[in-house]
Amino acid sequence: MPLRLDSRDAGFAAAFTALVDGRREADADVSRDVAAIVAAVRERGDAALADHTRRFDRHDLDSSGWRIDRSTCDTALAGLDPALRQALELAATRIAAYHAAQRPADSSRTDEAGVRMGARWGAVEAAGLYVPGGRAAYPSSVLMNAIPAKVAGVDRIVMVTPTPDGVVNPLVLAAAALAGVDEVWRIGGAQAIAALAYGTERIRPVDVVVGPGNAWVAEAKRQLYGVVGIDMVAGPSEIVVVADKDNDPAWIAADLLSQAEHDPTSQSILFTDDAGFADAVAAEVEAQLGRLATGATARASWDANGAIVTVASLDEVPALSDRLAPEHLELAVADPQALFDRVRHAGSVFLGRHAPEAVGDYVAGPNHVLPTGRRARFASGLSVLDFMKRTSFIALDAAAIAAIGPAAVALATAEGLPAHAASVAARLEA
Ligand SMILES: NC(=O)c1ccc[n+]([C@@H]2O[C@H](COP(=O)([O-])OP(=O)(O)OC[C@H]3O[C@@H](n4cnc5c(N)ncnc54)[C@H](O)[C@@H]3O)[C@@H](O)[C@H]2O)c1
Ligand SMILES: N[C@H](CO)Cc1c[nH]c[nH+]1
Ligand SMILES: [Zn+2]
Repeated sequence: MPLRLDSRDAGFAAAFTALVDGRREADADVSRDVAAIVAAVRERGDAALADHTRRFDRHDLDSSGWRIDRSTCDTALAGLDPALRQALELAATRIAAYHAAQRPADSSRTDEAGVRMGARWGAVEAAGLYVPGGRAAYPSSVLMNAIPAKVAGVDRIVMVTPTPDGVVNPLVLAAAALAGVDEVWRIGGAQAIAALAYGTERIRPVDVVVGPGNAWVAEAKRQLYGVVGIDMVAGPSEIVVVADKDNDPAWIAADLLSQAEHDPTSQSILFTDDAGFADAVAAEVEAQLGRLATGATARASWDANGAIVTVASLDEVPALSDRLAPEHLELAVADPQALFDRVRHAGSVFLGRHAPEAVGDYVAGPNHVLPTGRRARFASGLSVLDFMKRTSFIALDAAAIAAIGPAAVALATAEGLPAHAASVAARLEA
Protein backbone atom coordinates (compact mmCIF):
# COMPACT_ATOMS: atom_id res chain seq x y z
CA MET A 1 0.00 0.00 0.00
CA PRO A 2 1.24 3.54 -0.64
CA LEU A 3 2.06 6.02 2.10
CA ARG A 4 -1.01 7.93 3.39
CA LEU A 5 -0.41 11.36 4.92
CA ASP A 6 -2.65 14.15 6.16
CA SER A 7 -1.24 17.66 6.53
CA ARG A 8 -3.35 18.13 9.70
CA ASP A 9 -1.65 15.23 11.52
CA ALA A 10 0.97 15.93 14.18
CA GLY A 11 3.70 13.92 12.52
CA PHE A 12 3.08 15.32 9.02
CA ALA A 13 6.12 17.62 8.74
CA ALA A 14 8.57 14.83 9.55
CA ALA A 15 6.79 12.27 7.40
CA PHE A 16 6.65 14.62 4.41
CA THR A 17 10.34 15.45 4.80
CA ALA A 18 11.11 11.73 4.76
CA LEU A 19 9.09 11.42 1.53
CA VAL A 20 11.01 14.31 -0.05
CA ASP A 21 14.37 12.91 1.04
CA GLY A 22 13.63 9.31 0.05
CA ARG A 23 16.22 8.13 -2.46
CA ARG A 24 15.10 5.94 -5.34
CA GLU A 25 18.24 6.11 -7.42
CA ALA A 26 21.89 5.15 -7.76
CA ASP A 27 23.68 3.98 -4.67
CA ALA A 28 27.40 3.63 -4.09
CA ASP A 29 27.43 0.17 -5.70
CA VAL A 30 26.09 1.56 -8.96
CA SER A 31 28.78 4.27 -8.95
CA ARG A 32 31.53 1.68 -8.51
CA ASP A 33 30.08 -0.63 -11.15
CA VAL A 34 29.70 2.23 -13.61
CA ALA A 35 33.27 3.43 -13.02
CA ALA A 36 34.49 -0.09 -13.82
CA ILE A 37 32.35 -0.32 -16.97
CA VAL A 38 33.51 3.10 -18.18
CA ALA A 39 37.15 2.19 -17.58
CA ALA A 40 36.73 -1.09 -19.44
CA VAL A 41 35.22 0.62 -22.49
CA ARG A 42 37.95 3.25 -22.47
CA GLU A 43 40.67 0.60 -22.33
CA ARG A 44 39.24 -2.21 -24.44
CA GLY A 45 36.74 -0.42 -26.71
CA ASP A 46 34.54 -2.73 -28.78
CA ALA A 47 35.68 -5.85 -26.92
CA ALA A 48 34.32 -4.39 -23.68
CA LEU A 49 31.09 -3.37 -25.40
CA ALA A 50 30.63 -6.91 -26.68
CA ASP A 51 31.34 -8.41 -23.22
CA HIS A 52 28.89 -6.12 -21.41
CA THR A 53 26.19 -6.56 -24.04
CA ARG A 54 26.51 -10.34 -23.74
CA ARG A 55 26.24 -10.05 -19.97
CA PHE A 56 23.45 -7.47 -19.58
CA ASP A 57 21.47 -7.71 -22.83
CA ARG A 58 22.10 -11.43 -23.46
CA HIS A 59 23.16 -11.34 -27.10
CA ASP A 60 26.34 -11.48 -29.13
CA LEU A 61 26.92 -8.28 -31.13
CA ASP A 62 29.17 -10.05 -33.64
CA SER A 63 26.34 -12.36 -34.66
CA SER A 64 23.29 -10.15 -34.07
CA GLY A 65 24.96 -7.07 -35.59
CA TRP A 66 26.42 -3.95 -34.01
CA ARG A 67 24.74 -1.34 -36.11
CA ILE A 68 21.31 -1.07 -37.71
CA ASP A 69 21.66 0.58 -41.09
CA ARG A 70 19.49 3.33 -42.48
CA SER A 71 17.77 1.09 -45.02
CA THR A 72 16.56 -1.25 -42.22
CA CYS A 73 15.09 1.77 -40.41
CA ASP A 74 13.46 3.00 -43.65
CA THR A 75 11.98 -0.48 -44.21
CA ALA A 76 10.57 -0.48 -40.67
CA LEU A 77 8.94 2.89 -41.34
CA ALA A 78 7.52 1.75 -44.66
CA GLY A 79 6.13 -1.41 -43.04
CA LEU A 80 4.31 0.35 -40.21
CA ASP A 81 0.61 -0.11 -39.72
CA PRO A 82 -0.89 3.06 -41.32
CA ALA A 83 -2.70 4.19 -38.16
CA LEU A 84 0.49 3.85 -36.13
CA ARG A 85 2.48 5.69 -38.79
CA GLN A 86 -0.04 8.52 -38.71
CA ALA A 87 0.24 8.70 -34.93
CA LEU A 88 4.05 8.78 -35.11
CA GLU A 89 3.92 11.48 -37.79
CA LEU A 90 1.48 13.59 -35.78
CA ALA A 91 3.80 13.31 -32.78
CA ALA A 92 6.87 14.20 -34.88
CA THR A 93 5.18 17.21 -36.47
CA ARG A 94 3.98 18.58 -33.15
CA ILE A 95 7.34 17.99 -31.42
CA ALA A 96 9.17 19.68 -34.33
CA ALA A 97 6.85 22.71 -34.24
CA TYR A 98 7.28 23.17 -30.49
CA HIS A 99 11.06 22.85 -30.67
CA ALA A 100 11.47 25.07 -33.75
CA ALA A 101 10.22 27.95 -31.60
CA GLN A 102 13.11 27.29 -29.18
CA ARG A 103 15.84 28.18 -31.68
CA PRO A 104 17.72 31.08 -30.10
CA ALA A 105 18.52 34.27 -32.02
CA ASP A 106 22.06 35.60 -32.45
CA SER A 107 22.65 38.98 -30.85
CA SER A 108 24.83 41.96 -31.70
CA ARG A 109 24.92 45.54 -30.47
CA THR A 110 27.32 48.46 -30.43
CA ASP A 111 27.51 50.38 -27.17
CA GLU A 112 28.24 54.03 -26.46
CA ALA A 113 32.01 53.35 -26.33
CA GLY A 114 31.88 52.00 -29.89
CA VAL A 115 32.42 48.35 -28.86
CA ARG A 116 30.46 45.87 -30.97
CA MET A 117 29.64 42.70 -29.09
CA GLY A 118 27.20 39.86 -29.10
CA ALA A 119 26.75 36.12 -29.34
CA ARG A 120 26.38 33.63 -32.13
CA TRP A 121 24.66 30.29 -31.60
CA GLY A 122 25.85 27.12 -33.29
CA ALA A 123 25.08 23.42 -33.05
CA VAL A 124 27.46 20.76 -31.74
CA GLU A 125 28.90 18.58 -34.51
CA ALA A 126 27.83 15.20 -33.15
CA ALA A 127 25.17 14.24 -30.61
CA GLY A 128 24.60 10.88 -28.92
CA LEU A 129 21.02 9.99 -28.03
CA TYR A 130 20.33 7.39 -25.36
CA VAL A 131 17.02 5.68 -26.00
CA PRO A 132 16.04 3.35 -23.15
CA GLY A 133 15.31 -0.23 -24.08
CA GLY A 134 15.77 -2.33 -20.98
CA ARG A 135 12.32 -2.78 -19.47
CA ALA A 136 10.44 -1.25 -22.41
CA ALA A 137 11.33 0.27 -25.78
CA TYR A 138 10.39 3.90 -26.26
CA PRO A 139 9.83 5.05 -29.86
CA SER A 140 8.46 8.29 -28.42
CA SER A 141 11.83 8.91 -26.75
CA VAL A 142 13.53 8.56 -30.15
CA LEU A 143 11.44 11.49 -31.41
CA MET A 144 11.90 13.51 -28.21
CA ASN A 145 15.70 13.11 -28.38
CA ALA A 146 16.30 13.34 -32.11
CA ILE A 147 13.95 16.12 -33.23
CA PRO A 148 15.50 18.88 -31.08
CA ALA A 149 18.95 17.76 -32.31
CA LYS A 150 17.75 18.03 -35.89
CA VAL A 151 16.16 21.44 -35.26
CA ALA A 152 19.43 22.63 -33.69
CA GLY A 153 21.33 21.64 -36.85
CA VAL A 154 23.53 18.83 -35.46
CA ASP A 155 25.59 17.25 -38.29
CA ARG A 156 25.76 13.68 -36.94
CA ILE A 157 23.00 12.19 -34.80
CA VAL A 158 23.98 8.89 -33.20
CA MET A 159 21.44 6.77 -31.35
CA VAL A 160 22.26 3.98 -28.91
CA THR A 161 19.63 1.64 -27.58
CA PRO A 162 19.88 -1.79 -25.98
CA THR A 163 18.17 -4.70 -27.70
CA PRO A 164 17.66 -7.23 -24.87
CA ASP A 165 17.98 -10.85 -26.05
CA GLY A 166 18.78 -9.45 -29.50
CA VAL A 167 15.19 -8.38 -30.09
CA VAL A 168 14.84 -5.16 -32.07
CA ASN A 169 11.69 -3.02 -31.80
CA PRO A 170 10.62 -2.03 -35.35
CA LEU A 171 8.75 1.04 -34.08
CA VAL A 172 11.97 2.36 -32.55
CA LEU A 173 13.69 1.94 -35.93
CA ALA A 174 10.75 3.58 -37.73
CA ALA A 175 10.93 6.55 -35.37
CA ALA A 176 14.68 6.81 -36.00
CA ALA A 177 14.06 6.93 -39.75
CA LEU A 178 11.29 9.50 -39.37
CA ALA A 179 13.43 11.76 -37.16
CA GLY A 180 16.51 11.51 -39.40
CA VAL A 181 18.88 9.66 -37.05
CA ASP A 182 22.21 8.97 -38.83
CA GLU A 183 23.53 5.97 -36.89
CA VAL A 184 21.82 3.36 -34.70
CA TRP A 185 23.96 1.14 -32.44
CA ARG A 186 22.58 -1.81 -30.49
CA ILE A 187 24.20 -1.04 -27.18
CA GLY A 188 22.83 0.23 -23.89
CA GLY A 189 23.63 0.98 -20.27
CA ALA A 190 26.79 2.66 -18.95
CA GLN A 191 28.86 0.96 -21.66
CA ALA A 192 26.92 2.77 -24.39
CA ILE A 193 27.42 6.16 -22.73
CA ALA A 194 31.16 5.45 -22.39
CA ALA A 195 31.38 4.44 -26.06
CA LEU A 196 29.73 7.70 -27.12
CA ALA A 197 32.02 9.73 -24.89
CA TYR A 198 35.39 8.11 -25.66
CA GLY A 199 34.68 6.43 -28.98
CA THR A 200 35.69 2.88 -29.83
CA GLU A 201 37.11 1.17 -32.91
CA ARG A 202 33.66 1.18 -34.52
CA ILE A 203 31.93 4.16 -32.93
CA ARG A 204 33.25 7.67 -33.38
CA PRO A 205 32.89 9.85 -30.26
CA VAL A 206 30.24 12.57 -29.96
CA ASP A 207 30.23 15.99 -28.33
CA VAL A 208 27.10 15.72 -26.24
CA VAL A 209 25.10 12.80 -24.83
CA VAL A 210 21.43 13.25 -23.99
CA GLY A 211 18.45 11.15 -23.01
CA PRO A 212 16.86 9.31 -20.12
CA GLY A 213 17.82 5.94 -18.73
CA ASN A 214 18.06 3.78 -15.64
CA ALA A 215 20.45 4.19 -12.71
CA TRP A 216 23.49 2.90 -14.66
CA VAL A 217 22.85 5.24 -17.57
CA ALA A 218 22.28 8.24 -15.31
CA GLU A 219 25.43 7.52 -13.30
CA ALA A 220 27.52 7.09 -16.47
CA LYS A 221 26.35 10.47 -17.75
CA ARG A 222 27.26 12.02 -14.41
CA GLN A 223 30.73 10.43 -14.42
CA LEU A 224 31.47 11.35 -18.05
CA TYR A 225 30.31 14.95 -17.89
CA GLY A 226 33.29 17.02 -18.91
CA VAL A 227 34.51 14.43 -21.40
CA VAL A 228 31.21 15.09 -23.18
CA GLY A 229 28.39 17.52 -22.55
CA ILE A 230 25.17 16.12 -21.08
CA ASP A 231 21.62 17.43 -20.93
CA MET A 232 20.69 16.60 -17.33
CA VAL A 233 19.95 13.53 -15.26
CA ALA A 234 16.61 12.03 -16.30
CA GLY A 235 15.97 8.90 -14.29
CA PRO A 236 12.91 6.93 -13.19
CA SER A 237 9.68 8.73 -14.06
CA GLU A 238 7.66 10.66 -11.47
CA ILE A 239 4.28 12.31 -11.25
CA VAL A 240 2.52 14.52 -8.74
CA VAL A 241 -1.23 14.83 -9.34
CA VAL A 242 -3.22 17.56 -7.61
CA ALA A 243 -6.93 16.77 -7.78
CA ASP A 244 -10.08 18.05 -6.10
CA LYS A 245 -13.18 15.96 -5.46
CA ASP A 246 -14.81 17.02 -8.73
CA ASN A 247 -12.57 14.65 -10.67
CA ASP A 248 -13.41 11.11 -11.73
CA PRO A 249 -11.31 8.90 -9.40
CA ALA A 250 -10.78 6.48 -12.30
CA TRP A 251 -9.09 9.18 -14.40
CA ILE A 252 -6.81 10.21 -11.57
CA ALA A 253 -5.94 6.58 -10.69
CA ALA A 254 -4.99 5.98 -14.34
CA ASP A 255 -2.78 9.09 -14.28
CA LEU A 256 -0.95 7.84 -11.18
CA LEU A 257 -0.47 4.38 -12.72
CA SER A 258 0.72 5.83 -16.04
CA GLN A 259 4.07 6.68 -14.48
CA ALA A 260 4.14 3.83 -11.95
CA GLU A 261 4.12 1.34 -14.82
CA HIS A 262 7.49 2.62 -16.12
CA ASP A 263 9.70 1.20 -13.42
CA PRO A 264 9.53 -0.19 -9.86
CA THR A 265 11.54 2.89 -8.83
CA SER A 266 9.06 5.33 -10.43
CA GLN A 267 7.02 7.51 -8.09
CA SER A 268 3.37 8.66 -8.18
CA ILE A 269 1.95 11.02 -5.58
CA LEU A 270 -1.58 12.40 -5.18
CA PHE A 271 -2.47 15.62 -3.36
CA THR A 272 -6.15 16.20 -2.65
CA ASP A 273 -8.21 18.26 -0.23
CA ASP A 274 -10.92 15.61 0.14
CA ALA A 275 -10.37 12.48 2.24
CA GLY A 276 -13.30 10.66 0.60
CA PHE A 277 -11.84 11.34 -2.84
CA ALA A 278 -8.44 10.08 -1.61
CA ASP A 279 -10.08 6.79 -0.57
CA ALA A 280 -11.90 6.52 -3.91
CA VAL A 281 -8.67 7.00 -5.87
CA ALA A 282 -6.85 4.46 -3.67
CA ALA A 283 -9.61 1.91 -4.37
CA GLU A 284 -9.54 2.68 -8.11
CA VAL A 285 -5.78 2.21 -8.24
CA GLU A 286 -6.20 -1.23 -6.68
CA ALA A 287 -8.92 -2.13 -9.18
CA GLN A 288 -6.96 -0.92 -12.20
CA LEU A 289 -3.73 -2.59 -11.01
CA GLY A 290 -5.46 -5.95 -11.33
CA ARG A 291 -6.27 -5.26 -14.97
CA LEU A 292 -2.95 -3.79 -16.13
CA ALA A 293 -0.55 -5.93 -18.14
CA THR A 294 2.19 -3.90 -16.45
CA GLY A 295 0.56 -4.47 -13.06
CA ALA A 296 3.57 -6.09 -11.41
CA THR A 297 5.87 -3.13 -12.12
CA ALA A 298 3.18 -0.56 -11.31
CA ARG A 299 2.32 -2.38 -8.07
CA ALA A 300 5.96 -2.44 -7.00
CA SER A 301 6.30 1.29 -7.68
CA TRP A 302 2.98 2.23 -6.05
CA ASP A 303 3.59 0.16 -2.92
CA ALA A 304 7.19 1.23 -2.40
CA ASN A 305 7.15 4.86 -3.57
CA GLY A 306 3.53 5.94 -4.01
CA ALA A 307 1.82 8.39 -1.66
CA ILE A 308 -1.59 9.96 -1.11
CA VAL A 309 -1.43 13.26 0.75
CA THR A 310 -4.63 14.86 2.03
CA VAL A 311 -4.32 18.58 2.67
CA ALA A 312 -6.66 20.94 4.50
CA SER A 313 -6.64 23.28 1.53
CA LEU A 314 -5.21 23.13 -2.00
CA ASP A 315 -3.50 26.43 -1.12
CA GLU A 316 -0.90 24.32 0.70
CA VAL A 317 0.02 22.39 -2.41
CA PRO A 318 2.44 24.71 -4.30
CA ALA A 319 4.84 24.87 -1.35
CA LEU A 320 4.67 21.10 -0.75
CA SER A 321 5.00 20.24 -4.43
CA ASP A 322 7.96 22.62 -4.82
CA ARG A 323 9.83 20.59 -2.21
CA LEU A 324 9.38 17.50 -4.39
CA ALA A 325 10.22 19.47 -7.59
CA PRO A 326 8.52 16.69 -9.56
CA GLU A 327 9.27 15.74 -13.13
CA HIS A 328 5.55 16.01 -13.95
CA LEU A 329 2.87 17.97 -12.15
CA GLU A 330 -0.81 17.58 -13.04
CA LEU A 331 -3.23 20.23 -11.82
CA ALA A 332 -6.71 18.69 -12.13
CA VAL A 333 -8.54 21.47 -10.31
CA ALA A 334 -11.13 24.14 -11.12
CA ASP A 335 -8.56 26.93 -11.59
CA PRO A 336 -5.28 25.25 -12.60
CA GLN A 337 -3.68 28.51 -13.76
CA ALA A 338 -3.99 30.04 -10.29
CA LEU A 339 -2.11 27.10 -8.77
CA PHE A 340 0.43 27.04 -11.62
CA ASP A 341 1.20 30.72 -10.98
CA ARG A 342 2.35 29.73 -7.50
CA VAL A 343 4.46 26.69 -8.54
CA ARG A 344 8.18 27.29 -8.88
CA HIS A 345 9.79 23.86 -9.39
CA ALA A 346 8.48 21.24 -11.83
CA GLY A 347 9.77 19.73 -15.07
CA SER A 348 6.47 19.98 -16.94
CA VAL A 349 3.03 21.04 -15.74
CA PHE A 350 -0.32 19.78 -17.07
CA LEU A 351 -3.21 22.15 -16.59
CA GLY A 352 -6.83 21.07 -16.28
CA ARG A 353 -8.87 17.90 -15.99
CA HIS A 354 -8.39 17.06 -19.67
CA ALA A 355 -4.58 17.32 -19.69
CA PRO A 356 -3.26 13.91 -18.59
CA GLU A 357 0.51 13.62 -18.36
CA ALA A 358 0.51 10.76 -20.87
CA VAL A 359 -0.52 13.13 -23.67
CA GLY A 360 2.74 14.97 -23.02
CA ASP A 361 4.68 11.72 -23.22
CA TYR A 362 3.62 11.36 -26.84
CA VAL A 363 1.93 14.07 -28.82
CA ALA A 364 1.51 17.43 -27.07
CA GLY A 365 4.82 18.86 -28.34
CA PRO A 366 7.03 19.80 -25.34
CA ASN A 367 9.81 17.36 -24.53
CA HIS A 368 9.20 14.34 -22.30
CA VAL A 369 12.86 14.02 -21.33
CA LEU A 370 12.70 15.89 -18.04
CA PRO A 371 14.74 16.23 -14.85
CA THR A 372 13.85 13.73 -12.13
CA GLY A 373 14.89 13.20 -8.50
CA ARG A 374 14.16 16.84 -7.45
CA ARG A 375 16.46 18.18 -10.16
CA ALA A 376 13.71 20.42 -11.52
CA ARG A 377 14.95 22.81 -8.81
CA PHE A 378 17.85 23.65 -11.14
CA ALA A 379 17.37 21.83 -14.46
CA SER A 380 14.95 21.97 -17.38
CA GLY A 381 13.62 19.48 -19.89
CA LEU A 382 15.59 18.53 -22.98
CA SER A 383 15.55 21.33 -25.54
CA VAL A 384 17.19 22.59 -28.72
CA LEU A 385 19.64 24.51 -26.51
CA ASP A 386 21.12 21.24 -25.20
CA PHE A 387 22.50 20.69 -28.72
CA MET A 388 23.79 24.23 -29.17
CA LYS A 389 26.39 26.48 -27.66
CA ARG A 390 26.98 30.20 -27.72
CA THR A 391 30.13 31.89 -28.98
CA SER A 392 30.49 35.47 -27.85
CA PHE A 393 32.33 38.04 -29.96
CA ILE A 394 33.88 41.46 -29.38
CA ALA A 395 34.94 43.96 -32.09
CA LEU A 396 36.80 47.22 -31.39
CA ASP A 397 38.29 49.96 -33.52
CA ALA A 398 40.90 52.51 -32.44
CA ALA A 399 38.30 54.79 -30.87
CA ALA A 400 36.67 51.95 -28.94
CA ILE A 401 39.94 50.68 -27.44
CA ALA A 402 40.90 54.24 -26.59
CA ALA A 403 37.66 54.51 -24.63
CA ILE A 404 37.87 51.33 -22.54
CA GLY A 405 41.51 50.15 -22.88
CA PRO A 406 43.01 52.31 -20.06
CA ALA A 407 40.73 50.57 -17.53
CA ALA A 408 41.94 47.18 -18.78
CA VAL A 409 45.58 48.31 -18.40
CA ALA A 410 44.86 49.44 -14.84
CA LEU A 411 43.20 46.14 -13.90
CA ALA A 412 45.93 44.02 -15.56
CA THR A 413 48.61 45.97 -13.70
CA ALA A 414 46.75 45.53 -10.42
CA GLU A 415 46.52 41.77 -11.07
CA GLY A 416 50.30 41.63 -11.61
CA LEU A 417 49.97 40.60 -15.27
CA PRO A 418 52.23 43.00 -17.22
CA ALA A 419 51.94 41.16 -20.57
CA HIS A 420 48.16 41.67 -20.44
CA ALA A 421 48.70 45.38 -19.73
CA ALA A 422 51.26 45.70 -22.55
CA SER A 423 48.99 43.98 -25.05
CA VAL A 424 46.31 46.62 -24.51
CA ALA A 425 48.67 49.57 -24.01
CA ALA A 426 50.37 48.91 -27.38
CA ARG A 427 47.05 49.69 -29.13
CA LEU A 428 46.56 52.87 -27.08
CA GLU A 429 49.94 54.28 -28.08
CA ALA A 430 49.58 53.55 -31.80
N1 LIG B 1 12.83 11.06 -17.28
C1 LIG B 1 12.54 10.80 -18.54
O1 LIG B 1 12.43 11.71 -19.34
C2 LIG B 1 12.33 9.38 -18.98
C3 LIG B 1 11.85 9.07 -20.27
C4 LIG B 1 11.73 7.71 -20.64
C5 LIG B 1 12.11 6.73 -19.73
N2 LIG B 1 12.56 7.09 -18.50
C6 LIG B 1 13.05 6.15 -17.53
O2 LIG B 1 14.17 5.49 -18.10
C7 LIG B 1 14.35 4.27 -17.44
C8 LIG B 1 14.66 3.19 -18.48
O3 LIG B 1 15.23 2.08 -17.82
P1 LIG B 1 15.35 0.65 -18.48
O4 LIG B 1 16.03 -0.21 -17.47
O5 LIG B 1 14.05 0.26 -19.01
O6 LIG B 1 16.28 0.83 -19.76
P2 LIG B 1 17.75 1.38 -19.99
O7 LIG B 1 17.96 1.29 -21.46
O8 LIG B 1 17.94 2.69 -19.33
O9 LIG B 1 18.74 0.35 -19.27
C9 LIG B 1 19.02 -0.92 -19.74
C10 LIG B 1 20.49 -1.19 -19.61
O10 LIG B 1 20.87 -1.09 -18.23
C11 LIG B 1 22.04 -1.86 -18.05
N3 LIG B 1 21.94 -2.66 -16.83
C12 LIG B 1 20.86 -3.36 -16.39
N4 LIG B 1 21.18 -4.03 -15.27
C13 LIG B 1 22.48 -3.75 -15.00
C14 LIG B 1 23.39 -4.14 -13.97
N5 LIG B 1 23.02 -4.96 -12.97
N6 LIG B 1 24.66 -3.65 -14.00
C15 LIG B 1 25.04 -2.82 -15.00
N7 LIG B 1 24.22 -2.43 -16.01
C16 LIG B 1 22.95 -2.88 -16.00
C17 LIG B 1 22.19 -2.79 -19.22
O11 LIG B 1 23.32 -2.40 -19.94
C18 LIG B 1 20.94 -2.56 -20.06
O12 LIG B 1 21.24 -2.53 -21.42
C19 LIG B 1 13.08 3.99 -16.65
O13 LIG B 1 13.36 4.22 -15.29
C20 LIG B 1 12.09 5.05 -17.15
O14 LIG B 1 11.21 5.48 -16.17
C21 LIG B 1 12.69 8.38 -18.12
N1 LIG C 1 6.96 9.36 -18.98
C1 LIG C 1 8.30 9.19 -19.54
C2 LIG C 1 9.14 10.39 -19.15
O1 LIG C 1 9.20 10.59 -17.87
C3 LIG C 1 8.35 9.15 -21.03
C4 LIG C 1 7.57 8.11 -21.72
C5 LIG C 1 7.87 7.47 -22.88
N2 LIG C 1 6.87 6.66 -23.17
C6 LIG C 1 5.94 6.80 -22.27
N3 LIG C 1 6.36 7.67 -21.38
ZN1 LIG D 1 5.50 7.92 -19.44
